[in-house]
Amino acid sequence: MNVLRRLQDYYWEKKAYMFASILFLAIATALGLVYPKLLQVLIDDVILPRDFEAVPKLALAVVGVVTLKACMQFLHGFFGARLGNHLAYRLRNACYEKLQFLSFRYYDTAKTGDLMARLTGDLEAIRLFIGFGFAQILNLFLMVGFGAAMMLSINWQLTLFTLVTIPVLLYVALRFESRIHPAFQEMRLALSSLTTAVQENVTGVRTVKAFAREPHEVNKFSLRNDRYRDNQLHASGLWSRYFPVMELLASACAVLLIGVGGTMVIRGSLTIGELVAFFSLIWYIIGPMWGAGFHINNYTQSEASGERVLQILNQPIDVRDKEGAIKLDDERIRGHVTFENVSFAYGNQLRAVHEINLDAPPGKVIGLLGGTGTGKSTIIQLLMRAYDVTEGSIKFDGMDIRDIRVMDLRSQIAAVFQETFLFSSTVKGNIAYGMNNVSMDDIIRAAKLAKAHDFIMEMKQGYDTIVGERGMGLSGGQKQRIAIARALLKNPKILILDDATSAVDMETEQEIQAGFQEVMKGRTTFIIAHRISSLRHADEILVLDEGRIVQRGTHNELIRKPGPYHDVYRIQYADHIARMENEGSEGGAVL
Ligand SMILES: Nc1ncnc2c1ncn2[C@@H]1O[C@H](COP(=O)(O)OP(=O)(O)OP(=O)(O)O)[C@@H](O)[C@H]1O
Repeated sequence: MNVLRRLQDYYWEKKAYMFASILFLAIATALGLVYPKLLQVLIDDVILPRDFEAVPKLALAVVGVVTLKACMQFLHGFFGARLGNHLAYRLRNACYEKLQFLSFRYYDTAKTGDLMARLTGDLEAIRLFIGFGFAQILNLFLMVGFGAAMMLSINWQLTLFTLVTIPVLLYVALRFESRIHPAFQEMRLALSSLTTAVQENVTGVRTVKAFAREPHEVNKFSLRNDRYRDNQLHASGLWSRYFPVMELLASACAVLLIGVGGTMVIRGSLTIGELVAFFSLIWYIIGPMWGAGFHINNYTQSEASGERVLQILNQPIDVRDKEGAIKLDDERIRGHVTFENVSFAYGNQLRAVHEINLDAPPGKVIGLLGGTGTGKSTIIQLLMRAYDVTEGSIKFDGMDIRDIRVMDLRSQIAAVFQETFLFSSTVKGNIAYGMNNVSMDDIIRAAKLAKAHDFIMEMKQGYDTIVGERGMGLSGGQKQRIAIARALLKNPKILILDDATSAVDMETEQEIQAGFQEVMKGRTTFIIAHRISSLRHADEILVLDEGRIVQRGTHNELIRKPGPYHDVYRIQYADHIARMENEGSEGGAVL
């Protein structure tokens, strides 16, 4: 019960529910013992002596016991459900909250399907076990204990005889558990791989269709479906063998009991009523043995589920506030960013960036250019404290960003990435994502600056149009413009555009950039782009290669020097340069 003890914090405040649920179940179990006693009285004191006057009293007693037992069972269910739901509710919240604060490093390797399974299937297994399974296991002991005590009060020899059968039944139950447990685990894995196939198929439906790979997807799914079906058949095969075997064994016990007990009745050492009472009592022993396999299986499953949920809850957060972290004062911050000899490596890999130095005072626009994988996004991620630098330091208004509260730092930054994420909500809701008290005028102003207003107004329901999951139904450029409007509405001190205008045409890009200049006056902007046209107005352009800054300067300075920037410029502006050269003018200076 180790994991369940470690989960104690999440249900212990409602321990009263747990005790109430166990208590009422125990009372219901104890009341069940009254039936055999009533049967004994009915046979020995009513039917055999033919004293039928006692029948109404006995009938009333039966009705009373049945009603009381039903009430106790209801109360057991009521409190068990409350306890289980309280635990599941708290764990769900705790896990979700934890997932919000886990660092980027965790999400580098996390699997969506697996996380979903932990928050649903595993939590459900824990809920059922804490709510009911735990009380049921205790009840097994109570049933055997109460039953044996009651049997002893009737006849001790026959009781010993009955108890001898317990090891046989227990052996079969445990053997069953040892086989059904891996079968269940296998089934869970098969189900998880099945749901992953569905999830990936829906997410990547465009790629599937573009490559006409529907048959491949159908085949992949049906292979996984076959595996799931086979697992289910195997598990149900085990179940269907288990019950008949247990019933056969239990019946053999009953037959032996009738033989031995019947002989005792004939010899006069046992009354018929006592034998009948005894006979119905043996289910108090056999029943728990039948259920033992099932409950042990339930228990081991909930232990495994608890472990998986605890893995999330105990996951260390590597980027977190240090003790006494600085709280930023919105009024006083300016947004001056400096990188001092910053180097960083993801995990144990080679360094992604080496000795980066840059100074971005408020109002400055820094452009980052370089081939793929040269470390541009990494620089931005480090500034947002998605990861902490390995060497050197990044300063924000002179303070090391590791000394500032993470939330405060990030609330000063607005980033737009190449891959835009839109929530399945209205356009308005997506622009004002997570912000309260935002006026419609502000939303429209941001959308206009991002050159999104016109196409939004062309949609039937304008700003109230619901965009599909991940922004389905909008073009790449439209999604990017909504994301830019979202960033501008945040009114950040630092704006980051990580290839954020790659999907819009050059003309729109220029209009959007003009909008930035208006909004970002006195604030700092970082622009990552592959197109020189996106960067040429930057105050300083840093050219990266293999994680190092290999060139820096303004556009006009860089096009005059031989080097990677010039090379890119020649490729992107080949026509223009040729025209200029024909006209005898100096190519780059004009741009
Ligand atoms: N989360 C990560 N885990 C491990 N390595 C990473 C991770 N992200 C990036 N890298 C590696 O770090 C290096 C720099 O990547 P980065 O994303 O910064 O490049 P980039 O210049 O932004 O490229 P692109 O223009 O293609 O977006 C690459 O070698 C990349 O493989």
